[in-house]
Amino acid sequence: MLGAILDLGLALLALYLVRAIRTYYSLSHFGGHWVAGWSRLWLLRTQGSGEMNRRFTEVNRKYGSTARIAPGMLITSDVCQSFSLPIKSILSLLQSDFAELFRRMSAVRSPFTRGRWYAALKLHPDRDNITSYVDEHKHAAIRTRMAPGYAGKENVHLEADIDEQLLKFLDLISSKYVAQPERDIFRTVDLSQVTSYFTLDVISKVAFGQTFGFLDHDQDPFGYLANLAQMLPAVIVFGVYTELTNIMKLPAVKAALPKSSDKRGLGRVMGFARDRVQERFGPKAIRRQDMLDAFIKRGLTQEELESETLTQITAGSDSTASALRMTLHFISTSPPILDRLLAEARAGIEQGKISRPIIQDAEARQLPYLQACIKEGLRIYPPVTGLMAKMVPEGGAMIDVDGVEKFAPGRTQIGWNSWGMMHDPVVFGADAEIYRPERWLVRDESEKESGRVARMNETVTLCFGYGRFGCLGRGVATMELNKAVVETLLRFNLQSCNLAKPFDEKVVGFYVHTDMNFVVTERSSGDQSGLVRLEGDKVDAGALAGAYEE
Ligand code: HEM
Repeated sequence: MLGAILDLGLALLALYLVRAIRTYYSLSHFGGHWVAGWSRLWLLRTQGSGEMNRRFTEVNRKYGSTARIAPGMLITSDVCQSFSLPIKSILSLLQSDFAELFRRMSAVRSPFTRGRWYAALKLHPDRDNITSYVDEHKHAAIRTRMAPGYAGKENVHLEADIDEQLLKFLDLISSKYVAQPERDIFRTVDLSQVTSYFTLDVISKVAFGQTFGFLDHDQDPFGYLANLAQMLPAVIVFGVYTELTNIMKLPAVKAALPKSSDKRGLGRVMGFARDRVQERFGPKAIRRQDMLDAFIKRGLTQEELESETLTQITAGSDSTASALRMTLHFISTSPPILDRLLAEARAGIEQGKISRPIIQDAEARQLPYLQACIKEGLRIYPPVTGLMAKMVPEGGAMIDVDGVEKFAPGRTQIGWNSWGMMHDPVVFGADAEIYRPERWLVRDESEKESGRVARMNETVTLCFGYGRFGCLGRGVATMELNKAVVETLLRFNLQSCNLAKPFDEKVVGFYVHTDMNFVVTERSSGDQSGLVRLEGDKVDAGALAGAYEE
């Protein structure tokens, strides 16, 4: 008996070793840390390090623009190098095999599909959502039905809803956080918190027609953010060992998961979503021309709506909040940049080109320096750093790694290194590590110069993903940024409390920022900043494209 068990054990071990060796050699021609070829522990350590963005970037710089990070898994920071070569660039449009890898994998007719990695984005044991479907057909079907809801046309209250929440945000700062040292009133505001409150209230208003009330209470009324922080270890582990998401189906685990009947945390938000969805059905159904209404018109069931609106909240709040807080941080800690932005905005107000009390989205898109500041914020801190891994089709694919063609076998997952991509000196210049909005302004009318800026524009929009997987909320996010950045800085002076360590940070696919404390004072009308007039307001603003084209 013991002998039989031993034989079985040895056979299984041999099988495991043969598989491990085969998997190792299938990708051994790609560079990478040697441990990553044998075990996912290297990836777990990297994802759990709190600085996955920087570590992945080191890997791509050391081992090549596409390198190995786990058995059967690569990561790419390959940018549109082909863009600088006109002939190759034309070919890339005609034949997707020439396009840089991230675009090639996400393109509409690409044979690449979503990888198993996406299953980690499931928020419910039995129910998938638009971000977690690995099945291409199911994903395409739900995306087709949801895209119109995100488009400007069907969302008639969108801009007014954002304006309303922005006014509340500004009011909260002015009523509660303005310091008045001359009256011995010393206060600080934690930007990491209030920016999250703003985007959470925007998204709930836009999604359901009702806010959660973060700004009203100046706190996390459901304990949602605190609950998300508790879930971070699970987010890290599931992101590596995706198959573990199946344990959510076990009765004991299922019972411990957030439920819509919970009084606090993610469950409470689920309950809020369920209640708002329920209000749209039945004899006394509430009617409002908004996202929820557009989804209902496209036939989403009550169950689908509950799950998709919850996804909207997780996908749309933290990403935009981090873009907002980081852009505010970089501008307010760089006086020449702040001055130039204020000069542009004040000139616009004087000339009647900027509505008061809140700038309109269309007006903001015409301000070249504001657009440059926003794009530079998205570039220097791309809000999504998760792998978003796509899968090589059966039969495999040739991958260009810095000019050398390498074969990736079918079912290899290829993750995305957004940080490495957005910090690429070939595309963004030798000072790519520095926040410098001026890089986005066209210096002269030469073809070379327009090519330089076009290449940067093409690359920064990838922060929102691309093609059939691209972000549906891009229009909402850019509208929030277009308004909130300039309106906050026009009203308030922000001074970081600790320039040596302005905030704490953990990067886990998104950013967990804490202790981002600023002293806020009212910007008086006699304030000297912004007196430098901006030359050349005829520059093409090159605003970030919204999602309205979808
Ligand atoms: C600066 C803010 C934002 C950034 C950088 C961003 C980025 C992204 C990225 C990288 C993806 C995934 C791409 C892929 O899978 O390859 C995505 C998907 C998505 N985003 Fe955003 N996002 C932002 C804001 C928003 C907002 C405000 C909403 C909701 C109003 C939203 C809704 C979605 C949805 C629904 C998807 C899934 C699309 C699909 O699976 O087809 N996002 N976003």
